[in-house]
Amino acid sequence: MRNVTTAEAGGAPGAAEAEAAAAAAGEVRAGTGDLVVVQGLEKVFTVRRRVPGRGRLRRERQRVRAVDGISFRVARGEMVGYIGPNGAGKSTTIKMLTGILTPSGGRIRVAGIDPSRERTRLARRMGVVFGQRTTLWWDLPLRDSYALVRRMYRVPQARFRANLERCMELLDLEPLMDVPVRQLSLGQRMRGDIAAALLHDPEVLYLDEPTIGLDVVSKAKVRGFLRELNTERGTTVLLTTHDLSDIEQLCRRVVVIDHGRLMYDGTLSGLHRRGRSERTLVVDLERETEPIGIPGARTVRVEGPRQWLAFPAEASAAPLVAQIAEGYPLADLSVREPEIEEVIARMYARGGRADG
Ligand SMILES: Nc1ncnc2c1ncn2[C@@H]1O[C@H](COP(=O)(O)OP(=O)(O)OP(=O)(O)O)[C@@H](O)[C@H]1O
Repeated sequence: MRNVTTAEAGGAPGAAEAEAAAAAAGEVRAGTGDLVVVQGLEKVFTVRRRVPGRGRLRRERQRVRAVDGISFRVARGEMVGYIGPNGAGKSTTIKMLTGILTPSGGRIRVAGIDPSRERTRLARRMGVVFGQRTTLWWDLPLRDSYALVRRMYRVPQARFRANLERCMELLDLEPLMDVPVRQLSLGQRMRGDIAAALLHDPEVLYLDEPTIGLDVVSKAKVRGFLRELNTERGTTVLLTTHDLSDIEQLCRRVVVIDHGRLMYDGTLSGLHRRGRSERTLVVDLERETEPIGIPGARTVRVEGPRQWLAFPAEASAAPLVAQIAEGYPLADLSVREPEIEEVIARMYARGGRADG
């Protein structure tokens, strides 16, 4: 089913994009090399399913190829988005990178360490945050959770204090330090979890859906913090997300997988070009008008004073917004990213050609 050419497979523009993305992160890559190396990675789960047969249900063993021969490298200091539809194999990859799961095949090295063989040694050099569940202690206030983390990782007191203060300030945790984790909102807990993953100064941080379910303010805070962490401290970040605006705001490079296989490795705009995907401007006008007509976008829906305009996803929204503001009674406006599923479906529809 590997019918979509990827930059990794050497498609002309894709390869150029991957190179451009690498060049963008260039200074670190050139000097210090790759921190994460994944080669031909595989994970096969055996599951027992009930299937109908001879008038009754019987159990049958089935093999699920969750990760099916994936290769990529992440340079020190890079921030890479690892995306794909539901069930694509993202979480399974992250679990293998952290050593929680052992690969069925292929090879992983993180800072030269094989994660499944030397999980404890690697733990000191990496941090991980799973958006769907917390690594904090449910009944403890954040302050006590962090004290436990310090002891577990044997973080020197001065370093611990400096890191905690920085996280408290940038993630706005000060007012939450004495609140038990169970009483925190999802956004507060996520910020608390991110801080916990960073108290021991990891070189690489894995984030599995760090903005899932967060409100706009929490999302902005988390994104701002990750950007700062990456640019100021040079921490390498690999994040999975369903939200393409996370990628747009944080990552120069995106790796796309589907059905356990790598489909694309390059820039986000290259991905959009490849799939000819579109973003949508949702425009609220002060009153109903005729459909908005501006070059570079087409009106796809009108409902009273609200109109939807589609435009090429790799184009900038700014000139379109300026034109609308000038010619129409604009009240409010937002930009909607395409769904990951939609972008990938379009790549399939285009038959895997690398001339996007
Ligand atoms: N422990 C397990 N046992 C059996 N099958 C599993 C297990 N974990 C994952 N799978 C299967 O492996 C495939 C990949 O799952 P995975 O959770 O890695 O996908 P994902 O890309 O993270 O999806 P989502 O975005 O929905 O979290 C799915 O078909 C899933 O059902």
